[in-house]
Amino acid sequence: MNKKSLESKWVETIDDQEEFMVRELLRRGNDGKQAFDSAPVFLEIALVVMFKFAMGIDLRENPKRLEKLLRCGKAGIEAFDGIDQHSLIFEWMPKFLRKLIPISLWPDYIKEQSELLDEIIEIMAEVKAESDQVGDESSLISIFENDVENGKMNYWDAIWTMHQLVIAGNDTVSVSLRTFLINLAKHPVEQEKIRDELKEKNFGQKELKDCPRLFAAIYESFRYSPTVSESTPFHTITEDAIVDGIQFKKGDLIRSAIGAMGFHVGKEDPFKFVPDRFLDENGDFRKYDASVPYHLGRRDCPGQILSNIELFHMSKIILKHFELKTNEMGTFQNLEEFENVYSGGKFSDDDHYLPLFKENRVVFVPLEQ
Ligand code: HEM
Repeated sequence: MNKKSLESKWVETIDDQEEFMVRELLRRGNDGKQAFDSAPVFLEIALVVMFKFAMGIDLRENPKRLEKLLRCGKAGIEAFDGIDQHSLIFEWMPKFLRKLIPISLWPDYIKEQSELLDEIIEIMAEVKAESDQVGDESSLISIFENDVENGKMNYWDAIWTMHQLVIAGNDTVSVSLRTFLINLAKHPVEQEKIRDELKEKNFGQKELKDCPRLFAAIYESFRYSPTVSESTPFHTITEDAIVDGIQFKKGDLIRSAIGAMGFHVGKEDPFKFVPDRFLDENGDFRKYDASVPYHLGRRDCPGQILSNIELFHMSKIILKHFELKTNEMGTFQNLEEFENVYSGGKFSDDDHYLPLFKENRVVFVPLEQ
């Protein structure tokens, strides 16, 4: 299976969620009368899409399994975000030493991650038992199976890859989509401009380049309110270098402040949400070196292509069916409260390189179809 057909399979799997997404957003929002936090809806959809795409199974046919994967996936990302010295020492100690520590003293997150691994192993065994076609490449896992057969990867590589996809690929997407929709609700003129462009092709845009304004607004949302504000701390300088007068030595460990870099993108006021900064004079998407929501280098996000496509298509479905509003229904106390976005009080204003929205709820007002 080539890259292009994998991409179209990914799009197809996302588009299949349209009916569920619309129904669920109407239900949770009391048919557009109530604001609510939409991230849990998107988290479930992202997980269902990933398993359909990677394993060819529909998690909704097994609600218990779906609930377990959501719970363990959430615990995994929380453990990663909140990693402390004890967990790091535990992770990095040699295996023979770790074996001497009674399991009751292991960090709590290990339990959920073992549950998650067991579930993935079980699903893989079921998928393998059902697929008797040698050389079948209809899902990611069948490609992995073939690679294992051909000695390109081993069984545990395949299991851990699935584990990484669950941990790294769902929460990130659902939070990014929620943040994007909040930005659109706060900027109704920008929202309308995107919807107008999507309407021109009856919401049939297949690729990111078919609606650069939507893609630009997604990148502006990453910049203005980043989902991941820092790279992982596992990057090493490969040769001595001086950047802006600062000396870096080969072997130094570094970490990038992705959120802060975003405030050096474009000429417009960095504290304003301006999707146009990501469009060039021809209206095409414009890249910037300092805009790196997925970071860069050899350890950059391996899911970025899938993620951009997912955000694009899920936003398209939402903009087709709903108008996004903030306090229209009087749910928020006042606009000032809603506008008070930065960091939820965690950092002082001077340090607000991680602008987290204090209020995550949005009203999804259904549009006449
Ligand atoms: C909007 C969504 C996403 C954002 C903003 C995001 C961002 C990032 C960032 C900043 C990193 C750290 C890269 C570095 O330190 O160089 C990362 C790592 C990673 N991401 Fe994503 N990501 C997203 C979605 C996804 C998806 C959908 C997948 C899987 C399908 C995924 C899989 C991973 C994995 C496995 C890593 C670890 C890579 C490594 O350490 O070698 N991510 N992501």
